[in-house]
Amino acid sequence: MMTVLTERAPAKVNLTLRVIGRRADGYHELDSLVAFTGTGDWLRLIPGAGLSLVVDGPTAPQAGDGEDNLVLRATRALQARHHGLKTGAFQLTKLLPVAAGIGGGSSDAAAALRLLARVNGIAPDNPVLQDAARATGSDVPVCLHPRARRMSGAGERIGPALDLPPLFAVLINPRVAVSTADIFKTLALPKGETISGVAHTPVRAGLSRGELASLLADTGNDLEDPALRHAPIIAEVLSLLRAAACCRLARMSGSGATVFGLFDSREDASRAARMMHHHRPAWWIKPVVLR
Ligand SMILES: C[C@@](CO)(OP(=O)(O)O)[C@H](O)COP(=O)(O)OP(=O)(O)OC[C@H]1O[C@@H](n2ccc(N)nc2=O)[C@H](O)[C@@H]1O
Ligand SMILES: Nc1ncnc2c1ncn2[C@@H]1O[C@H](COP(=O)(O)OP(=O)(O)O)[C@@H](O)[C@H]1O
Repeated sequence: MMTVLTERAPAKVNLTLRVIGRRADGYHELDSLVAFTGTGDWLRLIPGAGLSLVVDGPTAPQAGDGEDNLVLRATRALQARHHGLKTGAFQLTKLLPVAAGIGGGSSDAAAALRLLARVNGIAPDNPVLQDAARATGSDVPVCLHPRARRMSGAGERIGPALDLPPLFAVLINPRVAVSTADIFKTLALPKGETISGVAHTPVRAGLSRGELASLLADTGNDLEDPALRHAPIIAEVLSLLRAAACCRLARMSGSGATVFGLFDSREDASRAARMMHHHRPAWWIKPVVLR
């Protein structure tokens, strides 16, 4: 009988994102509170001889199915670190918008590492997985065990799972791709520079809903301004969300262009999503719970 293993690759949201500085190697030092949604891509693996990838789903053309796909890059990174890695045939169903600030590709890569770990009997906390994740991309380590956490360094330092109170949100992507590299470049920070006075996000486990709300109100996304210059439509998404009934906060995730709005209840979020969909039927709009 054929075995098919499945993993969901959930969208990531940067609830906050401070840029602390730029390292000598050109990567930026970040401090970010990251959470995950119940919406995402699906990755299946049929263990067997060889390694292959097919990609289907509405955003498959933008993701591509070649060696550059992060599923195969993560597999190659693990192969280089685990002798005789058993692989097989991957099937990716791509539902998330691509180049969207919600780490779809990174989450696909992390899902591939989880599937390969299951097939090869690699324990989920084996450091080889974090190592392969780091080698694949800055956002892959935090996606490996997708729970709300603080992320720092260039993305390689991951804090413990935070058990945040669930946040009711709407994610909106205006279907404009934004290149992460371009947004970091626009910051024009010299290599080796530390930005003075950037306070670290006061994140800890067991935050109450009120403490979390004031933390989020006080700490924004430092990539929002440069992203707005590349994709002015982000301003329209932010202002439409801010004008929606019961929206408590609207902010961009990652390097954009996806924006999230926070609401008090699942019902308020669903109502806002329906309203936004009515006004902008071409946009990608999802009511989600962030954890
Ligand atoms: C900005 C963030 C925030 O979570 O999310 P997204 O917008 O991608 O979702 C991530 O740091 C993105 O991570 P990821 O998309 O994996 O980035 P990588 O492939 O490693 O790098 C893409 C480009 O961004 C730059 N980059 C990335 C991360 C970082 N801390 N500093 C950087 O300067 C790199 O120089 C590279 O040119
Ligand atoms: N599985 C994948 N899904 C999405 N993009 C991928 C994938 N593999 C490689 N890529 C490439 O990675 C880039 C970043 O994609 P993505 O992870 O969607 O960005 P973001 O983190 O900004 O949401 C894209 O431009 C795309 O060409």
